[in-house]
Amino acid sequence: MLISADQIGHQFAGQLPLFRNLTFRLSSGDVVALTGPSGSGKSTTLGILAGWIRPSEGRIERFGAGRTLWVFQNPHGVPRRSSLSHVMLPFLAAGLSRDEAEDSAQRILEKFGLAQLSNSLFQDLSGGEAQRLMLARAVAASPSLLLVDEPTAQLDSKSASTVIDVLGDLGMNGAAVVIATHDARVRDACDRTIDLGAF
Ligand SMILES: Nc1ncnc2c1ncn2[C@@H]1O[C@H](COP(=O)(O)OP(=O)(O)OP(=O)(O)O)[C@@H](O)[C@H]1O
Repeated sequence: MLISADQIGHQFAGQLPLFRNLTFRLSSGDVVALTGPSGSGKSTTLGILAGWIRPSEGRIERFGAGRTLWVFQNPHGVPRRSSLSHVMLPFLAAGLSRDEAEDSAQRILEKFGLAQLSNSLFQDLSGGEAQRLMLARAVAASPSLLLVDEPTAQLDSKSASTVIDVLGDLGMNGAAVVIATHDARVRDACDRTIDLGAF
């Protein structure tokens, strides 16, 4: 187990409580949807999991010392760099040789349906491809906790489908993955759901 949250709740100063009595566990390889109406506290919960926000109630415990990565709504890449170089970078940073980094990156690009775009520049990718690349790069960095904020919010339905196709692969390097989303198709692609609307 990676994270255990027991009866957590949060209330910003001067506001009504957002949610209370939220209890869940996260383990390596879990891919979990975090759902709930706008304003129900999804981003706040990601902030709690990232350690940026201390819940005003309850207890959150972390086990192990892995890193946490956050993938934002808008894909941020380097315009004139190739897909391959984006995914190689975390492997190079981890000390792999160029050949090893390239092999590992190619494997992940394949998993994420981007193999044929490995030499394409980031600036030439579609919205869905760019978002998939951000997810692939995050997986390449082997986080123990991967937080994903609304991965389909900026995308048309076709691009969103290509992103949804890869969500199941996000846990492949052992990360626990939490995806804040309004999108029922994203929710259905995850192993389980934490619904803030129920609190
Ligand atoms: N730092 C803060 N101080 C005070 N209030 C805040 C702060 N951050 C968020 N809130 C409020 O807490 C509520 C929950 O916000 P949050 O962003 O967690 O919801 P959300 O479920 O992610 O919403 P959305 O789906 O619209 O992104 C909102 O009413 C928001 O205005």
